[in-house]
Amino acid sequence: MSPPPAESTSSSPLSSFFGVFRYSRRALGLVWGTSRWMMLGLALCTLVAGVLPAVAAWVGQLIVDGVVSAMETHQAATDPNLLVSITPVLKLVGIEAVIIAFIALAQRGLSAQQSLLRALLGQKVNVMILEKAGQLSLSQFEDSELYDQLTRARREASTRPLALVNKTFGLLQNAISLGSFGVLLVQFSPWALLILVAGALPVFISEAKFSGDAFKLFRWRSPQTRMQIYLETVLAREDSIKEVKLFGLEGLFLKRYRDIFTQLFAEDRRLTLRRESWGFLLGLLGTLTFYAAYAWVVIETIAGALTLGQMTMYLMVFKQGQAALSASLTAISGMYEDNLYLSNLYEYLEQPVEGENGTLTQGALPGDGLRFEHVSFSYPGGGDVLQDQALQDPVLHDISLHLCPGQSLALVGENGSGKTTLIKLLTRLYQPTQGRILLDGSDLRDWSTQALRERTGVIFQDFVRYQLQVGENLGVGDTHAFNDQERWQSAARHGMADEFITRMASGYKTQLGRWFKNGQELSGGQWQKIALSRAYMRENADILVLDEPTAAMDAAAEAEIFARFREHSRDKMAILISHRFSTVRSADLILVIDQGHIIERGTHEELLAENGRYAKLFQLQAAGYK
Ligand SMILES: Nc1ncnc2c1ncn2[C@@H]1O[C@H](COP(=O)(O)OP(=O)(O)OP(=O)(O)O)[C@@H](O)[C@H]1O
Repeated sequence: MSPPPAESTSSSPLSSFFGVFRYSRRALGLVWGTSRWMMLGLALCTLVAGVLPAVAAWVGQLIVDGVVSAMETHQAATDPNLLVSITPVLKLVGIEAVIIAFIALAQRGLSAQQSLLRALLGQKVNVMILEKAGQLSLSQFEDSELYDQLTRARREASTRPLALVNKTFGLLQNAISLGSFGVLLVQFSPWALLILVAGALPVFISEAKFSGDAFKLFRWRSPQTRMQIYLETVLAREDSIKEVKLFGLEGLFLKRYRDIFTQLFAEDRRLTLRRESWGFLLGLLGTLTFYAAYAWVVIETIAGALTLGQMTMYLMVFKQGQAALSASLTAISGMYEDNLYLSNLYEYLEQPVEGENGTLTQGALPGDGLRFEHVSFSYPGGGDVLQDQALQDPVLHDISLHLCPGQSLALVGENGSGKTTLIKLLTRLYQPTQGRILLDGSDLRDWSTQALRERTGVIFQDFVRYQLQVGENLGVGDTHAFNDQERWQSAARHGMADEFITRMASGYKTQLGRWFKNGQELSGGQWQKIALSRAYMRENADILVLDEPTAAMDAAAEAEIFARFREHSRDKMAILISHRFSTVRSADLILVIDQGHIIERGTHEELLAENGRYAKLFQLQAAGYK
């Protein structure tokens, strides 16, 4: 488990306690931005529900005193008329009934608006979280700290802003009630007010402490929670269940899932028990003060200092006042807890994003093609990816190459030699740690991201199998033509997917995958054809990159695919990564990469003549086919 965050220990407990409320204003702003009418409605209902209970208590006093005096006059009268005696009291009873009805109306109004706001706000915060996810760089995504933050934000923070606002309003409502009760109580004695406050304070302090502890626990344990989510995914998703079953992993993974729960539950239980036992003990203090005040009021009444009506009122005011006070204090500590959770949401939302510096849509030397100049690269070593931090060992060393339009380049090398990393640099998913990459004579960093993306069509080996319709699976290749059926068909013809798609029951409208009704699963090779066709959706792309595009295809399909690829990329720059020499051999330039270094370069014939690594690997593979 990682240590507690530094900020919680660096400042005084009091200032960190109040500092944490800085998110309340933002939560209010968020709700205001979601629906100002409902927020105003909440405020109105809160006000009504806050003031009316004290008014009801006051009317209650008038009723009791009215009854007592009506009884006296009724008994003393020589010609008693019941109707005359009871009319004033009945009027008061009627008024109290109306007040109670209004309180009920205000409370219903509160709960209706809260539940509508909860839905709207949950959606809004989730959209904010997902929008931010879209702005993060790939390296930020691969940072486990940030991923933890994202997981925590998604799990909790969508309900927290409303909880915070509800508590703020609840606090306001209780504060209004308390103020009005206070006005009544002070007439009895200012000491009574003091007793009320002193009784509730200890519970509040313990609540605040324990909610802070609960948050720290929530924060430290997010890696374990994430592991649990991951195990749930592996155990209950169709794309992994096949392997889980064949390897008999259910028991192993379930045990790990249970163990994590047992560990987390032990911590939860400890905290809950401590929280509730302290809450009970300190709550007793409050009860004691209440009964002391009760006795005091009774004594004063018996001594004749208070009327019966006043006694009833003070007892009610005491009881409700104490409830309102402890509710206010619990709301404050709850707000503290909500603020802590919201701090996590805003920490995530305020993650700096790598600025878009480039604006170029055309290079300084159009037609110059692609150049790598002494490019080296190391993956970031974890921690905050945008700040100075340790780098891992270099994955690419001093890479230089030049690829002109109309040329094809093949990258060959062992697993882990750095081929895919080179493509990630070329597509600016990462920036070189040394050297530079030029497109048409201008540094990639100076290019506008949009222009760059439009010029590149890339299919990575771990392409995504979207649980969408076939056509949409192609359409994602060019969002401008996402629903363009003609473009789907033309791309599918290039990628050789057209034939099997038209044989499907609903053609291009067939749902793929198993997540949704009538979804149809494809074979590995068919999926690859879909991915390949996706790359062909980018009609304007003049840099085409295929990272092991045909590994799952049969030999005939592969040969056909490359014939078409060569045709399609005749005046473009084509980059190909493949472990199959039959695919690689026709490239204009072949680079052999070993542990991040280019160790050989040339055409197929030149490399064979060199009789180096390439020649050896080629002969090895050729021997396998004999
Ligand atoms: N996101 C990452 N963070 C840190 N290291 C990485 C990351 N991706 C890859 N690596 C490391 O970089 C090295 C090169 O990986 P790369 O994926 O570029 O290899 P490759 O040549 O494409 O391999 P393969 O033929 O297996 O696809 C490997 O040692 C790998 O462990």
